Amino acid sequence: MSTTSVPYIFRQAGAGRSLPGRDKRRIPALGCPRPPAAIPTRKPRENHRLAHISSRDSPRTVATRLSLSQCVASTTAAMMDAATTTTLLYGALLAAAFLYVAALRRRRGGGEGSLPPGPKGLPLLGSLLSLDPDLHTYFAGLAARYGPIFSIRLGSKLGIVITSPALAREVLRENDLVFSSRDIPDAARSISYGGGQNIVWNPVGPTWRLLRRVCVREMLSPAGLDNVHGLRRREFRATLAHLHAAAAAGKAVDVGAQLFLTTMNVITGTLWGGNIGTESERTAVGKEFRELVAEITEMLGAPNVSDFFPSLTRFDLQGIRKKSDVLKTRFDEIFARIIEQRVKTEQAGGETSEDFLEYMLKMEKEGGDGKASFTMTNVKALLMDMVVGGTETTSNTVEWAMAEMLQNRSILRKVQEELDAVVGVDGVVEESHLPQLHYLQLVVKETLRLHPALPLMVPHCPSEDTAVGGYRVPAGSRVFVNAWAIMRDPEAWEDPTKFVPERFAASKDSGDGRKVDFTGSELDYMPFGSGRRICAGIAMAERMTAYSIAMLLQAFDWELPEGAALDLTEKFGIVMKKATPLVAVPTPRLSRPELYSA
Ligand code: HEM
Repeated sequence: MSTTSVPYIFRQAGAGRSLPGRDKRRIPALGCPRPPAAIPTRKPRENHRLAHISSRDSPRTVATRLSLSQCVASTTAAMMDAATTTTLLYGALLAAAFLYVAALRRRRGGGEGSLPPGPKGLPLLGSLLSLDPDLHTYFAGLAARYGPIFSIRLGSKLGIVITSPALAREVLRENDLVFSSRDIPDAARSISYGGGQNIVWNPVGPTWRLLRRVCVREMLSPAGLDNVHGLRRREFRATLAHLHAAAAAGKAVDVGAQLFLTTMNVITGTLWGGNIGTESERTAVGKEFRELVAEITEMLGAPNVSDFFPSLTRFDLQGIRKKSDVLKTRFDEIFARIIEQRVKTEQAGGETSEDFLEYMLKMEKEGGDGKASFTMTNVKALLMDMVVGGTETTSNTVEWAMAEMLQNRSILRKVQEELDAVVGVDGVVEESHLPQLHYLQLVVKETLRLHPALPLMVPHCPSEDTAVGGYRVPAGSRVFVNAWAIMRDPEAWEDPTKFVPERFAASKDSGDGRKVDFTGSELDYMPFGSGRRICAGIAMAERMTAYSIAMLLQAFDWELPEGAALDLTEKFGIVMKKATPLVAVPTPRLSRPELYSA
């Protein structure tokens, strides 16, 4: 992914520019200014006197409306005596002036219900030119300057950035429904079959509910995952054999790339079983998907003029839409081929597997659930969601965990000691061992705290003007919750930048013994988000990451190649990566070579 990427695109908001003013009250821990304690925020539609002037009215519209009211006032006045007329006229003029100024202040972000503070930026371009490609750290820096809620204009889009658990709660929990929409980048619109067909980019509504329910219940729930436990076992054993061969040859392994392939094979296997031809064909599809997913996330991260200036979308000045259409078509062809093969097998009376594709095809025949339709485009869009949403997220998390443990050897040894105690070295770790691997679970939690796969989550978009932290967040703005910064907030976390799995231990021997889960109920720990748009694949992610790390560490010792240095630099993207891939050399540690056979 390009380091110059600006991953999220800002929605054109009806509001005007933010005030340059800064609140100097700082949150000691983050060094961030606090928002004003309680600036009374008035929503336009709640204000009867201003009810006919919306914050989105242009000054010209306001003026037109005001001259109309003046006209009414003067007509009425003509029927009265001169004194009353003069008084009324002055009154009307005063009211008109008040309303006009109020409307302008709303648009410019002044006074009550003002926009959050933020960098002023240049006319037209806003802060586009000063944008840092590492958006999560750039936003954290701006939060330290402007406060835990700030606004930033990029082109004609308005972004609102949230950097505190309390304000994240207001957005994701208290105003969950209002903030549950998405603003779709142009590239995502192409890749998601128009935006209204899949889970990630669909607004909350009957279709989104149906799609999410279908995926979570049939594929991503613990029960759905149990059904395909054998498939994961097979894929993990294949990876084990592959790593063993690399170890025998003394070769270094690209940990992230290998785990991407494993995850991809598990996900595609769960989606459409092993029914797409030979093992080598399946591996080829996995390889092709890896390239496609990488290109798609790059595309989603590319700064796109069409997103900053939606009126220019049709010109596709950088050709990003064209490229994403090509990628979408390549995916679509693969999906179409797999579906066609399945339908043919079915028609020929052949045996079909009970996998997710089969379930979706049945659903497609039925046409939906009565509230929303379910079409072949939905089938493909869901396949895309699972493939793109579930692969890099999971494999990058495993790569970060391994990198952190290679940096902190005592933690790595502790995980191996636990594995030795629970599994030993005379057998291979199974998924069924995971509930007993308590320390390993802490490692997963700590990895997701320090390296959340989606540092700014998938941005949310309010459907109406809403007050957050005493400020007005306009409908249609693009709201980023900086989960990365929140999970490093020194007010919530001791030594926040240190990798300390013990901080989550039930006993308080070391760390602070914080019990957190992945449900997003505590807003200072939300690697999967919170509220109704929380990740749909948590159960799968949890199993896959823990199982992967367990396999890598039970079966092998790991060393960096001779002379190599560990680099933990992050590379921001819609999915955060390590700037340099983790390459390490495995050495077998199981008691017998046969244990590594697939
Ligand atoms: C370690 C791995 C993963 C992490 C850290 C992660 C994190 C996230 C986050 C932060 C969001 C956005 C939440 C929001 O916008 O409020 C999300 C959304 C989503 N994730 Fe994951 N995810 C992971 C793995 C997976 C997997 C394995 C799947 C499925 C196979 C998946 C499917 C989805 C879907 C479909 C959404 C969109 C939900 C919606 O918009 O309603 N994710 N994920």
